[in-house]
Amino acid sequence: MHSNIIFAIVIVLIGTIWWLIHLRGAASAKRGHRALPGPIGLPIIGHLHLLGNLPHRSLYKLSQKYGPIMSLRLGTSPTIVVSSPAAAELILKTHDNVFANRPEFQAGKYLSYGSKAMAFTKYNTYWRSVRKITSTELLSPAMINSMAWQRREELGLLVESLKKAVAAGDVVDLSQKVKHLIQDMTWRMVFGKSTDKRFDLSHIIHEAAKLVGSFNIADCIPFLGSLDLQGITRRLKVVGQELDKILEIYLDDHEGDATNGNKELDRDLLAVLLSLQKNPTSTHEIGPSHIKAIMLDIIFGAIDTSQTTIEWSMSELLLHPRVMRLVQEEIKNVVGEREYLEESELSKLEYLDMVVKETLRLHPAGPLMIPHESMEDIVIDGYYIPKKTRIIVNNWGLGRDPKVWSENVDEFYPERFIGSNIDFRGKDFQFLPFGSGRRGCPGLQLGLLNVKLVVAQLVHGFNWELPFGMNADELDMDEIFGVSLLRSTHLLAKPTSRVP
Ligand code: HEM
Repeated sequence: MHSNIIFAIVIVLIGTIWWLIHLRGAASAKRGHRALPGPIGLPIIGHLHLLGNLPHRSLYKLSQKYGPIMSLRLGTSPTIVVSSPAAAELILKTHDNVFANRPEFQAGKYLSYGSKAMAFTKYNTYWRSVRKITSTELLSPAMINSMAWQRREELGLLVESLKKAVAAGDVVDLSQKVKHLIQDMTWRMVFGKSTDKRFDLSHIIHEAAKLVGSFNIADCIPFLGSLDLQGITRRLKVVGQELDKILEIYLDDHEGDATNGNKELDRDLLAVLLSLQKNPTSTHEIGPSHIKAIMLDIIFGAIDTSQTTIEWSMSELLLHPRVMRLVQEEIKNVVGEREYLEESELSKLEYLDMVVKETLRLHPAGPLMIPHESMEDIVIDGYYIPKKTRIIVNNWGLGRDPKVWSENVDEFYPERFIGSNIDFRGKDFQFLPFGSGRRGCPGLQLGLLNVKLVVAQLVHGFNWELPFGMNADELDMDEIFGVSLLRSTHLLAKPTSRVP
């Protein structure tokens, strides 16, 4: 007990001295430059106590007081929070070359083989190689199109299970159904098969995603890192090892299949990565740990983001039957009485496109994107920003700005996109659901395809209503902050058959 008290006093003293030296944060003014606005922080923790359970909302409120470029300190990390389209453009376009780095996270260390996954890695030639492989070999339009039949088969299984629910008059757990669908589509794309009874990959990925999304003191106050006060680093190590065992099994399976001439697996992403290992096209060596890290990029990048966007779209459609009817009519006009949509028909569904935009405006899957980090000292707008400053772009806040979106900003109103040429690709800085610039999402095409395809098929094949006589104002729309912005409760709904 006695030694604990001495230890606590020492920690507080170190923190206070550190705080006095770096008073008002390391991102404060250098001689001759203006200090960035921001609240006064506390010793050691800086502004961590201001984040709360829903940091995107807390930071949005703070930015209304301190402005669109606000300085904070998260533990010992100088941090800048960006909350207006103009500020986002400065960071992600004008000075993208300076802010394209990522900070180091314990999760990257233990879940991505020493930050070898693209999302965690520094901005360097290795990142460039992986990015190139991803866009030209793994997620190229041709590759994505070649897997359309697999998505159709998985979607078919979901539709059949929903028909059974209709026949039995059951309420369905849409969150659960969508999660399984997106997982199965993703496993199949990456490993060549959607189910594997040898292990529960879904459970491990879920646990890993929870850890990546949780706030780890070690990432913000490194000198406390070795104490692992929350036990997160220990759990990261355990989950990292469990994941590695499974990925190794898939690697062995694929090596075996390749030598036995099994062509079935030729088309999955792991097979593509293994062939690149044998016939390297990039300047960087692609070894087993790189391959495993890239697979995790795809899995973590694809699953929660697509799943949550589909769930939020369906939640909003359930709350807005007028919009649901309009989407159904639009699909019927294009697809007619056929049961299934073709992926090629999605580009004709303009209203569905607006519904997905409106969903991502109000419920961006990455509410604070992934933090960026500055690679050199820079002066922007007269403000001095030192090297290694963390940058948080408040995507959620960008979608809530009444100056940009008008007074009905909180309303789900897809028609606001009529006649506007705002698109998903990160050229319009008021709307950045997939980020922008060098670090923008490489899975944009696949993510949008998954979301539109599933939402369109769900509303084309079925009518939906809230369960148990629930009124619209009783539907829980609360969020949980994590790697992605998830619904806090599962979405339950009752399907009935619909003859298109
Ligand atoms: C609705 C679906 C999706 C949304 C809303 C979304 C959103 C985002 C956002 C906001 C970022 C951060 C951008 C930044 O930091 O500037 C990101 C990065 C990333 N996404 Fe996605 N994403 C989606 C689907 C996907 C899919 C399907 C994949 C892969 C198959 C993927 C893989 C990645 C990767 C690897 C990164 C990190 C890129 C880098 O650091 O260079 N995402 N995504």
